[in-house]
Amino acid sequence: MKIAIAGATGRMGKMLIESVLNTPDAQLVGALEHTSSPQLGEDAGAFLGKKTGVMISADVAQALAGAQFLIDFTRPEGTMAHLAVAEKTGTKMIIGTTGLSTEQIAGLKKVSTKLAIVFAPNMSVGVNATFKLLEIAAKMLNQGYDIEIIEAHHRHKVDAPSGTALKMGEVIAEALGEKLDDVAVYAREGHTGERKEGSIGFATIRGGDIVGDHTVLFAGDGERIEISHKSSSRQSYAQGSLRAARFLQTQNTGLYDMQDVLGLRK
Ligand SMILES: NC(=O)C1=CN([C@@H]2O[C@H](COP(=O)(O)OP(=O)(O)OC[C@H]3O[C@@H](n4cnc5c(N)ncnc54)[C@H](OP(=O)(O)O)[C@@H]3O)[C@@H](O)[C@H]2O)C=CC1
Ligand SMILES: O=C(O)C1=N[C@H](C(=O)O)C[C@H](O)C1
Repeated sequence: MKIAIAGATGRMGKMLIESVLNTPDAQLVGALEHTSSPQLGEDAGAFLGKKTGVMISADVAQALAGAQFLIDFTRPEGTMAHLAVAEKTGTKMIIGTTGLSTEQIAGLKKVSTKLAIVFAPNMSVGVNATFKLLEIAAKMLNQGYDIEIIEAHHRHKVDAPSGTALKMGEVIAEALGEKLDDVAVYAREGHTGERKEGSIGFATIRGGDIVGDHTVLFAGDGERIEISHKSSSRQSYAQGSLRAARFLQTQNTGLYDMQDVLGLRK
């Protein structure tokens, strides 16, 4: 698999480069950063003390010219700019970037009629298995349990709630026959009044180097159930992204997520 990485000097970008270099069926062929990155022109493996021969570049068309896949963990505006070029070069995309707007997601859907894309807020197998557990729990605890989603991430994260927390909310709302937009409560402050029955609350923690923790609390009378996932390394996201690339080898068009990649879709 000939792979280019966008956001090559970011937390995920570096983990992805290391994973690609350590994966026998993968080859690093491009490394992208934005035009003001001080690391443009450096070898993409320099942070590992390795020479890959792939230089960090801001020339998207050139970086994608020889790439079958672009793995993109950047920012929504970066992802959309890369998508426009990938559409032209026919480079399939694996997108982990979170915080995309409804319009930006509609843009992905449009391009996916011509290009195969995996887009998922969390590439880890564990989190995607947790989505299934939440679906079962929400159906079983559909009366008398208040649902709260608590997520914690490192101090550098720029979007909230996390894409994973929002997806957890969507999975639970759908299992309950609701739309997340109709039942979500994203903030509480001051005199909020009592908790609204049937709402799904979100709480966000930011601090230190927390890789990513998510807990869904089902709080009833006299008991609580908690379903938690905790990431201790970004490796699971990188390995999931490589599984997504392998999955895309046999897809020409379509918008997929990790449930498709892992065969978890019902
Ligand atoms: N789906 C999943 O499994 C996961 C998703 N994520 C998501 O991935 C994204 C990146 O996370 P993380 O690696 O921690 O973030 P970082 O900030 O460490 O990395 C982002 C990289 O993208 C670059 N970048 C920023 N803006 C642009 C732009 N407009 N165009 C091109 N490149 C740009 C940054 O450069 P610079 O630093 O110079 O600004 C940086 O190198 C986030 O949205 C995060 O939520 C993270 C982990 C797992
Ligand atoms: O920014 C991060 O770090 C992460 N972002 C993703 C999200 O928003 O859900 C996935 C993971 O939790 C790490």
